[in-house]
Amino acid sequence: KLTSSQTPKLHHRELSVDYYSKKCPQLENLIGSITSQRFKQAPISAPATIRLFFHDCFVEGCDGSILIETKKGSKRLAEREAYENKELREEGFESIIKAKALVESHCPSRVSCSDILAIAARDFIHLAGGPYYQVRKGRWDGKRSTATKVPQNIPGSNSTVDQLIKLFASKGLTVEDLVVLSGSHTIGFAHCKNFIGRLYNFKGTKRPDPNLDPRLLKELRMSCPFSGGSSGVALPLDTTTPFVFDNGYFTGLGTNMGLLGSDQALFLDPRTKPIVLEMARDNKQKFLKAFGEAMDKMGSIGVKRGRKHGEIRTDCRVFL
Ligand code: HEM
Ligand SMILES: [Ca+2]
Ligand SMILES: [Ca+2]
Repeated sequence: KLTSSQTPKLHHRELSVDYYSKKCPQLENLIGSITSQRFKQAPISAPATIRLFFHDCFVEGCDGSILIETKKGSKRLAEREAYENKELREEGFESIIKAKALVESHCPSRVSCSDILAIAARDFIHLAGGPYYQVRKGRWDGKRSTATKVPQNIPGSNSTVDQLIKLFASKGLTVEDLVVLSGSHTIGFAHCKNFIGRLYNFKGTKRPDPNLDPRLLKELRMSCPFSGGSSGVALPLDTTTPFVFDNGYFTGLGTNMGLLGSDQALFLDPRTKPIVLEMARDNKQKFLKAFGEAMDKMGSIGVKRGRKHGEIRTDCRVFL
């Protein structure tokens, strides 16, 4: 029988809250000084960074692979260059680059970009009015970033609930996690092309989506005309409070105010509707608590540890 010290290393993937307590004790304050400054100067950094973290974790795990820039002249495109990542805002990347620079000046080569991204995302959620949860750390940065790995791992605005459930399950996330994490759409914006089909030609019917509030439809059509010219326009995912991290997104789904087809679908499917209703109920504490827990779960997808699979980058945009 093995004693605990002889037990094979089964826990090499475990993350811990106090991972940097010796390596970089002031880490969260350093990152916090950047995130709070960025939130004041450019509040759009909040949704931008939260989405960045999601797109990192779903491709190759939470390993900072999304932050890598394609080498000049190289044909091997990095994840950032994939179609699904084209609308990730510059403000998210910039927040991480700024935080990394400050962290490097105090704790050189000791803190991974993936941990910085996880902490910054939490900070922005809290700054926007969402929950403050402890971030477990100890992720190493990955050594691969390949654009062709992205499409099958990042859902689209026309994904069905079935596809969403399967994708999230493949990452170890439940149907409840799917609904709760979609609550991130309580802040931020979407470009016309991601919902224009619902406005003019829903599933080839040449009619609008019947599950879209008529008044909202009228407004959306004004901002997103049928033909072109609207590529730069982005509209709130949560029509009520696009800058506040509350449960407005879920109450909106109940009144056909969801912007993306994939969002409204969560209210139409019997597997997800009860969870939406629960999150929409009177006080938002239920959602906020569930959200912190689901983010912790998402933040541990495919975590790498050690030199064989990982590295601690000094510049988040380039491999060591
Ligand atoms: C469930 C499947 C999901 C789908 C189909 C989806 C799809 C999308 C789409 C199409 C946009 C608009 C992008 C644009 O037009 O610029 C968007 C925005 C956003 N998504 Fe998701 N998403 C999903 C889940 C998530 C999750 C799990 C998170 C975070 C944990 C997240 C965070 C965000 C944020 C914060 C924005 C706003 C970004 C900004 O304003 O810059 N999404 N999402
Ligand atoms: Ca990744
Ligand atoms: Ca909101």
